[in-house]
This record gives sequence, structure tokens and C-alpha cells, in this order.
Amino acid sequence: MSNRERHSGAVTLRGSVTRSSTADQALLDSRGRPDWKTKDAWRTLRILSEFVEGFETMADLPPSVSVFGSARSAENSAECRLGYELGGALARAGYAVITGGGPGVMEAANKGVAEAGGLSVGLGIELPFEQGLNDWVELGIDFRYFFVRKTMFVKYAQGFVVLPGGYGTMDELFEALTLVQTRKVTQFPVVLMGTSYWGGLIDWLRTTMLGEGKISKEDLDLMMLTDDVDEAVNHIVNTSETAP
Ligand SMILES: C/C(=C\CNc1ncnc2c1ncn2[C@@H]1O[C@H](COP(=O)(O)O)[C@@H](O)[C@H]1O)CO
Repeated sequence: MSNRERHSGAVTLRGSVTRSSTADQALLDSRGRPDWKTKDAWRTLRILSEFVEGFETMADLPPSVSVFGSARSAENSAECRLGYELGGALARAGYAVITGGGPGVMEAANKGVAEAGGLSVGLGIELPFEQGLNDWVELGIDFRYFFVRKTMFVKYAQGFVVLPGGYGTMDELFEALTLVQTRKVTQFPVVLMGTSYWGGLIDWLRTTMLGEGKISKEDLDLMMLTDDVDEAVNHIVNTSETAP
């Protein structure tokens, strides 16, 4: 891994060369940085340039679906096999597939798309322990800022499919649900794949969140739960704004 080429904006890092912090860390963690007031104002230009790069690159994409899932899943895990099948099925249905461009489920989905002849997109993120884009990404962008990257996942996709994952995956899932719930985006299907993995969360949403009045009954219907790849793809085709 340490010999792989890594990118940090315009900077390329090879071998054991590292940077002391990522751009996200420098923006968000101002502890011990007396200069943050002056430096952060200028940082907006870098943020702006990341939006411009993303918008320009993504604007020409065909109808696309963003697929999320664990960065830690082993290649032969059930969720990676599901990610691979899903990627292939979405490609055959005519969608480009956007992932976080990392390992695990992301890589499996990108591989499924690429092998099925679809367009495999990866939106990488600069991390302190960065791994670079997986080998199956055909169109890739490396982002410094999580929030800029998250805009691209939503803006250029017709829907989300969320496979088993950890905090990162939950963040992406709940951002989408909040955007749909507050009608910031409309006709935006969210599919959860992996009934046994997500079952406990769905139960908790129903009994605790809904039970204590923190969400409405309709909010539970904002996502569809399945193990079936065809059902997932059909749901996206039938409920999104733009079909391929
Ligand atoms: C943790 C490891 C590698 C991290 N590499 C990542 N590359 C790209 N995208 C990532 C990475 N880690 C998280 N993400 C985003 O969050 C989701 C997965 O996070 P989770 O916590 O594993 O569920 C994923 O959809 C990405 O967008 C070690 O190998």
C-alpha cells in the first residue's frame, strides 16, 4: 500500500512520503492553530475549486446510481458479492455507478459495473491513511472535503443503494433520508440491501424513533429493504425521476 501513488489535490505522494494533515482536518480541527481565522477564509477558494472540478466532471454523466457500503469488507464476503452483482445489474439496466472509490463493497460494485461494460465512477476522499482509488474506477475524482464529495453523490445520482457498512455508510444513508424527508430532493429512491444486517436498525427506527415521535410513519417508507438485486434495480427504475 505504501508504494502506491496517492493524490492530495494537485500534489502526488509516492512511497513513504506523507503529509502531516489532510485538508478536512485543517479546516475542521483548529485546536492548536492560532492562524485559523486568517487561513480558513482563504480556504474557501480551495473549497470552491473542488466544487467546480466536481460539477464540470460529473455534469456529463448518464443516469447514475450511487452505491455505498463498507470499506472493510473482505473480497469474498456476502456484501461484496452482493455489491458485485448489483454493480453488474445496474450497468445492464443502463446506469453508471458512483461509489466512494475505495476498497471493500465500493471496489466490488465498481468491479461489477466495469466487467458488465458500464461506466464505473469513484469519488475518492483524502484520508490520513489514504489508499487511493480502487483499480476498477474508470472515472475518478479525489476530493479533499467530505461535504463537497457528498454533494456530488446526491446531485449526480437518480437514487442510492446502501449495502452493509459502518459509520461512513450510515452517514451517507441518513444524509439521503434527511434530504428526502425535508424535500430537498424529490423522487429519490433509497434502497437498503441486506435484510439481516439492516433489520435491527429498522426495528429500532420503528419502535424507538417512531415510537417516541421523532419521525413520522411515512418516513419509514422513504427506504426500501431487500436482498434481491433485481428488485433493487427495478425500484430505482420505477421511482426515480430519470430512467436510462
Ligand atoms: C477504512 C479503510 C479505508 C477507507 N477508505 C475509504 N475510501 C473511500 N471512501 C471511504 C473510505 N472509508 C469510508 N468511505 C466512505 O464511507 C463509506 C464506507 O464507510 P464505512 O465506515 O466502512 O461504512 C463508503 O461508502 C465511502 O463513501 C480501511 O480499508
